[in-house]
Amino acid sequence: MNKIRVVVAGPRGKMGSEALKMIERQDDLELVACLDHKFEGRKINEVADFTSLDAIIFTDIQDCLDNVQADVLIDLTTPEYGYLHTKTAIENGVRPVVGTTGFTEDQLDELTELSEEKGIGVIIAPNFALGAVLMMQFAKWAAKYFPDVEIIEKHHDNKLDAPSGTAVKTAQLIKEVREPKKQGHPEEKETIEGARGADVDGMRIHSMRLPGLVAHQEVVFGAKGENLTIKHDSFHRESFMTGVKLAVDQVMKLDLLVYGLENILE
Ligand SMILES: NC(=O)C1=CN([C@@H]2O[C@H](COP(=O)(O)OP(=O)(O)OC[C@H]3O[C@@H](n4cnc5c(N)ncnc54)[C@H](OP(=O)(O)O)[C@@H]3O)[C@@H](O)[C@H]2O)C=CC1
Ligand SMILES: O=C(O)C1=N[C@H](C(=O)O)C[C@H](O)C1
Repeated sequence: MNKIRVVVAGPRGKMGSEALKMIERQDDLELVACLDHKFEGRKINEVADFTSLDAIIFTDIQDCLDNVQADVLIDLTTPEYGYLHTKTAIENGVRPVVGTTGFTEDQLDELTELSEEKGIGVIIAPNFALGAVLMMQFAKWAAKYFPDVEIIEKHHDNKLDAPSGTAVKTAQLIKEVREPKKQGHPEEKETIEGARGADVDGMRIHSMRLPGLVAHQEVVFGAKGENLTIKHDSFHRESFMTGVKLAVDQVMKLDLLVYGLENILE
């Protein structure tokens, strides 16, 4: 069996460490290198005690891809470096599986064009948890009947981007089926800036950041005399790993960019 050769960017992080544990459990995946911003040339098991994998750490993506034969890059870093890594991987014929959130629409458009031009598969998934993917699909369905909707996302306080990638994706999916609509009183005024949250096409996104939280979202629909709430909670980052493995397998069969795990679920 030919194993899929994987590079993990962000291997010591909360998600990266789970990805390494997932790779360790799979017979068909091989960790061939790690990409970090420190510990150049060290082995990952020398600097992280949660893994026995002994892949070498690189701190420069081009150097890494010049020296290692890789099929897939799993990126779980920061918006700035995630974008750079994804672009460089495509340019080098390595397929990115990207969990990193916070990319702009322009960056997503550029990566989409580049993947098409190079014929390289890319999967960018704002949320790899299957329950979260279903939550987004259920929300899209409900929005057909309930156009008044607010999204409340709650995350740990180390998160860099707000709103979350999941909330942005949920709003995009809802936008596909909902007429643009300004919600609340037509003359409402914020007496404290930001009180009504971020505005996407008239619907609102509220972002909470607190210690103790992992990743949680509620999509609340309102209509006369009733409310519908669709809610998902990730209590542990293991919840994302089924989706990461699925994306690694599927990206090998793609020659374009797919945004959202729902597009590869059967
Ligand atoms: N799609 C999904 O399902 C999910 C996506 N995410 C997203 O994944 C990303 C990572 O999240 P999380 O693991 O919680 O964050 P962490 O901060 O725990 O991990 C990020 C890791 O990346 C490292 N890093 C920083 N800069 C670089 C660089 N230039 N090259 C390589 N590594 C670098 C950090 O190192 P150091 O700590 O030294 O700074 C850290 O170890 C975020 O964008 C988050 O939103 C998170 C959960 C689920
Ligand atoms: O930073 C996180 O933790 C998460 N980020 C992703 C997002 O921005 O939606 C996915 C999940 O919510 C966890």
